[in-house]
Amino acid sequence: MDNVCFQQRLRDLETRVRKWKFLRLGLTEVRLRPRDRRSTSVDQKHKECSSTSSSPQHQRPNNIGYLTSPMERKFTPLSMKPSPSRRDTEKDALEFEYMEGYKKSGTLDIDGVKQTVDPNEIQILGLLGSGSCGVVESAMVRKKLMAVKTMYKNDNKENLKRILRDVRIMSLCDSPFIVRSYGYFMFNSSVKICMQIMSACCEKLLRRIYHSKLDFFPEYVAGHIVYSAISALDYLKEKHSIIHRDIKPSNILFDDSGNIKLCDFGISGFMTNSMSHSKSAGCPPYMAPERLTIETNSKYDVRSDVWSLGITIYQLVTGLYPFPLKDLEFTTLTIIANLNLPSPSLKEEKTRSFSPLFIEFLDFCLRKDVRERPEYKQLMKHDFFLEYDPASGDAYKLKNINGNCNQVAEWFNNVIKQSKVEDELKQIPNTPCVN
Ligand SMILES: Nc1ncnc2c1ncn2[C@@H]1O[C@H](COP(=O)(O)OP(=O)(O)OP(=O)(O)O)[C@@H](O)[C@H]1O
Repeated sequence: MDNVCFQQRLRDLETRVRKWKFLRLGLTEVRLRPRDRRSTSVDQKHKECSSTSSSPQHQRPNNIGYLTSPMERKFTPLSMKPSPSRRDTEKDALEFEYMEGYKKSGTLDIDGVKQTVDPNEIQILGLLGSGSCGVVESAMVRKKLMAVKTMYKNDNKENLKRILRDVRIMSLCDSPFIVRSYGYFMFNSSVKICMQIMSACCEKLLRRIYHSKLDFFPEYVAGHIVYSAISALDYLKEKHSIIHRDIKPSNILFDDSGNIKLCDFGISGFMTNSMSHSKSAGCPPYMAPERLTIETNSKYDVRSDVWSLGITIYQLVTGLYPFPLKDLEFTTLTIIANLNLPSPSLKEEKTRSFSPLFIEFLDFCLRKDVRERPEYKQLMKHDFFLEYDPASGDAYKLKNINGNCNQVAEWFNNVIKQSKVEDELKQIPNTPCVN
């Protein structure tokens, strides 16, 4: 790439980072003041359920979660901006979809039994986490323990899109590697998705590990994460033409039995001809180089999620986000986007040793040039993946014979036992800040 072209791309990138900041702050302000929301034209099917509303301490202060939260990106050149009437039509369509959603509101499928549930039956037990769009709480509903994600609706079209996508995609999915949805409740100004409860996300585990000075994620746990995440992503692509677009440690969850599942489809997209065309969404520190460059960001494929998974895995096994974050995020994104700078590699890791297969696998995922980065089907043929694939291989069978099949559960429960829950809220140096 010649210097002039690269300089131009840097300037584009800088402009976009500024817009991210601006839009992020705008969105946060709206979200943090749910009572200020303007009323909508949607008829209220259910009254907002006071016993299930989140308390003020569940609202996130607006100076955190900045770098890892999905941010809206709209860079349509002025001449291509849709006319106001077209924008309104799109908003109307979203409002219509929201109203249509009311029809299934309150119908939960709990252990194979469809039942109509009143929102007052949701008994909130405690906070599990919070994201840029709402909070996730543990709750008891008809004697079933579940996670309930509450997202607040406001006048912002992107916010509405995000809520509808999360509801729609969660209802569509039926995979052992994706958190299951039991159903949802729609209100005038919020939505509650009831889902399978998990024990902890990778982000929280990493924080507990770091502050208790335990060893970071072992290679075999990373192998199981890779197997589960790629199986989930391949399922989304093949069965529903969906690209996740927000792979990061907080969206990969563990349960006590060692199952690993993906969650959070708020910024996922539907693909046409295997390409995503949306300009919105993403979490900058985990975004692939091609998504950070102006000429390719509006057209990319699932290999962008392969990069995000690679960065996530690198972070889990080393305890470090692989790019410097102490500086402004603009510098970080510039380093990621510059194809002339090397990708992170476990080859350089001095403190822990990893198998050559694992190092090679991660190097494939972290190829900066998207044309050289493999798709899921190629990764699924790699020996590192096959080692963790129960359908594939001798290596996996051998592990089972040796009684190691529940190694992940054992590791997970040991981490929980040896670390403190309060550490889940403490930061780790040079790691993107989440919720
Ligand atoms: N089904 C679940 N069971 C247990 N905990 C969950 C579940 N779903 C989400 N969580 C927890 O809640 C946190 C917030 O989830 P959510 O999907 O709202 O946001 P996020 O991905 O962390 O952030 P953002 O929405 O900004 O990307 C997760 O990081 C996780 O720790």
